[in-house]
Amino acid sequence: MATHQNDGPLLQVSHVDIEYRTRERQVRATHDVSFDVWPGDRFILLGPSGCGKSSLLKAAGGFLTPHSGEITLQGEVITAPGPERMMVFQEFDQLPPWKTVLENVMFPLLASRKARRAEAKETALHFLNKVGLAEFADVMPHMLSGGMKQRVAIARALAMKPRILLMDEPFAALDALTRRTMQEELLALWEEERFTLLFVTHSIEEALVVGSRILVLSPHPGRVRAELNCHPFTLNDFGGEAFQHAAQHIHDLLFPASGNDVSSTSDQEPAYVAATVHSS
Ligand SMILES: Nc1ncnc2c1ncn2[C@@H]1O[C@H](COP(=O)(O)OP(=O)(O)OP(=O)(O)O)[C@@H](O)[C@H]1O
Repeated sequence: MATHQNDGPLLQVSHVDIEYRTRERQVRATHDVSFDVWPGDRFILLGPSGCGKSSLLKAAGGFLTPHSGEITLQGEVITAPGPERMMVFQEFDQLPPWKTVLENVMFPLLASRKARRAEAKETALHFLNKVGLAEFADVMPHMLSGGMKQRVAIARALAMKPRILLMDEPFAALDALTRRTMQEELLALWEEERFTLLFVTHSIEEALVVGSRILVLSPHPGRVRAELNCHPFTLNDFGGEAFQHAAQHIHDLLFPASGNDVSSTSDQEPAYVAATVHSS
């Protein structure tokens, strides 16, 4: 998969304010948010509910335009959705129910004219195989479990070989066990395909397991509180001392009122992260 196409950041988010205006009110979702996503990053947007994570992802997807600031992909300002930025959502109903699993995965390839039918089928089967669902190619979506539907959505997105994969809490609606399995599978896929990932979650544990870099956002409106380079933890690290320490550190960044001074990157900073803490 194409990841190392140039030397600079792949996605640049620069001083982005996102606002929603309705007739009655105006909501500022994010304020002055900047970050860079580099090729091959597993970049996490982490923050409490309402801090604007999904809004940032939608703006990166081209589904909404920032009120100020800009988002570029390899230097080009994003103004509309495009096949080089595929999205996977939390909802299980993101697959058209009248198409089989195979047709669902083939659909964007055909609609974008990226491939003709035979090639689209081959690519779709390849990625269905990667997510362990080749046997279910002819099944209708309503016959799948939630986890299987999310696997199809991931196969569909990866089949397009996007320059960046955008995931909005894709595992949040799954039970805890399935969620862990899916996190593990996503990491295994990343090892094979080395795609660039922008992933939204409000789970500290999920951010630590899935991410290579984590952007910690403050509560509404979302501002950048810190950016962390993470030592890759695996699911086996859950409960371990280093994992707990990392989770606590991020918790204290998210909720500074719990008694921690986050404005200094002190000697006690865990060895697994290089934190840039932003005062805001
Ligand atoms: N279409 C909309 N119209 C008006 N306000 C909106 C709209 N979408 C989001 N908002 C507001 O923008 C703010 C940020 O919402 P957003 O969904 O981006 O946050 P989030 O961090 O993804 O939250 P969650 O984790 O709960 O999904 C919230 O205050 C929300 O109410």
